Amino acid sequence: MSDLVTLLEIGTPLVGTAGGLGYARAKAPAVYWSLVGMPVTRTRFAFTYRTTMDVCGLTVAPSRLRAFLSRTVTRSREAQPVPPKVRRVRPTSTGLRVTLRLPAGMEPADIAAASNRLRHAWGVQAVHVVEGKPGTVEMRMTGYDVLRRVKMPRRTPRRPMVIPVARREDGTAFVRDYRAIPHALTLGANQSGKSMYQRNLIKGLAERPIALVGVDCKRGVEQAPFSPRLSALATNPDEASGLVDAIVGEMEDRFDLLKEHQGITAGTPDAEITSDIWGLPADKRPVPIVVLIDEVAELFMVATRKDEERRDRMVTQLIRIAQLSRAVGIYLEICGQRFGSELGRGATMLRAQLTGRVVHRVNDKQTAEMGLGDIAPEAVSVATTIPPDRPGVAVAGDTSGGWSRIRTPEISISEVATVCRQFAHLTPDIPALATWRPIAPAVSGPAEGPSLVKPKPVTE
Ligand SMILES: Nc1ncnc2c1ncn2[C@@H]1O[C@H](COP(=O)(O)OP(=O)(O)OP(=O)(O)O)[C@@H](O)[C@H]1O
Repeated sequence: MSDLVTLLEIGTPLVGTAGGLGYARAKAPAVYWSLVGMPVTRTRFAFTYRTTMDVCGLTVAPSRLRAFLSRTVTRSREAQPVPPKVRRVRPTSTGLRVTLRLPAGMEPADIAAASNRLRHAWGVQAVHVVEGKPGTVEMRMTGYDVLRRVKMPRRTPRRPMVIPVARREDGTAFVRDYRAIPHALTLGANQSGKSMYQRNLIKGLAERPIALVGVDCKRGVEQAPFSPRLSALATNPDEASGLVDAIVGEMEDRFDLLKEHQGITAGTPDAEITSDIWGLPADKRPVPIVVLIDEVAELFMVATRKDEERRDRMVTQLIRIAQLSRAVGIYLEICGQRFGSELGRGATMLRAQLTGRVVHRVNDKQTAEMGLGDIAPEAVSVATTIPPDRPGVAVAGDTSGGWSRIRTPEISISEVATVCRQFAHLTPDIPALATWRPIAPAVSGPAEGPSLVKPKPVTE
C-alpha cells in the first residue's frame, strides 16, 4: 500500500518537469496543493492512517466485544488496537480537514500532543487540532505555509458585526466579532504590522453600516486618508479628549433611548424588553460605532499639570466607555506599542476591559505579557518568537484561553482610502458627534477648522 503512495509521489513529478513542479510549489503553493499535494496527501492519509495512529500512540485497546468478534470472525489471536474513527475527510484550498470520533479513554489533548509527529508522517505543513462536539475532534492539516503570502479565504462569515481581518495558520479566517468581544487591544513593536492590521479592519468595517471614529495622535497620518468614511477624527490629545467626552454623551443618549423603549414595551403585552440595542426594532436601533485609537500611549503623555488633569479625565471616560458601552453598540479598538502600568493611572484598568488581544512582534517578553499574560499565558512565548522578517504575523488570544497565529493580507493605504471613498455614503450622522469640535490648540498658530467633523446623512 505504501508502495502505491510512493509511486504517486514519485510518478507525479515525472509527468511534468521536476523543476517546473518545484517552481509551482514555491510560487503558487495553493495551485500546487490543489493539483498535486492534496491528492497525494489524501491517498497517503487513507493508506497509512491506522499504522500512523498506532505508532503515534493514538490507539486504545479493543473492547471485549470487538476482541471476541475478532477472535471468532477473523480467527486472529490478537485483536488490533483501535484508532479514532474517521468520520469525515474534507479537502479545502489550504489542506485537509478530518473529523475524528474519539474512542473511550482518549481526549483531544492526546491528538494535539502528537500533532508534530502526525505532520511529519503525512508530509504536511502543520496539523492543528480543534475540539468539536463532545467526543469528536477536527484535525486541520495545512498543505503549505498559509501565512507566507496571505490571501483571505473565499468564504468568510457575512454577519454585520463580524469582520474578517486576517488568516489563521490553520487556514481559517480570523474575524473580529464585535458582539462577542466588544473591545480589543492590538500591541506590537515598531514595524510589526499594527497599522496593516487596522487597515484590514477599517476596510472591512467601511463596507458595512457602521460608524467609524478615529483617534490618531500622529497628526492623523494613519487615519486621515480614511476620513471620507470617518464620522469624526481627532489628531492630537486635546481633540481626543473632547471626542471621548462626545462619545460618552452619545453613550448616555443611547441608554436613555433603551430606557424609553423599555417603558413603551412594558405596557405592551408580548413585546420583548431588551437591555441592548440589538433587541430594538431595526428602525429604532442606533448605528453601531467603532472607535479606532492608534498609538494609545500618546493619550497618556503629559507635559504639564493641566495635561495631567486632561489625561486622567480622558482615561476615566475611556474606562466608562469600555465598561458600559457594549449594550449600546459602541466598541473600542485600541492599538499601541505597549500598554502597561508605566503609561499612568488607569492604564491597566482600561486594558483589563479590552478582552480581544492581538500581539504582533514585540521587543521584550514583558510586552507580550501585557497583551496575552492574563488571557492566554501559553501564547506569551510564541509572541516573543515572531521573526522580524514576517511583519503582520501576530498571536491572537481569546478569552477561553485559546490562541492562534495569524497574519493579515498586505493592503496599501491607498487601497483602503479608495474603499473609504467608495462607501462614504454609509458615514452616518451621529448627533452627539456632530456637536463635537476639536478644541483650539493651546499654542498660537493656524487654528484647525471644524472640518474634522463630517456628519453625513445615512443613505441606506
Ligand atoms: N501582513 C503583512 N504582510 C506583508 N507585509 C506587511 C504586513 N504587515 C505589515 N507589513 C509591512 O511591514 C511594514 C510595517 O508595517 P506597519 O506600518 O503596519 O507596522 P507598524 O507596527 O504599524 O509600525 P509603526 O509602529 O512603526 O507605525 C510595512 O512596510 C508593511 O508593508
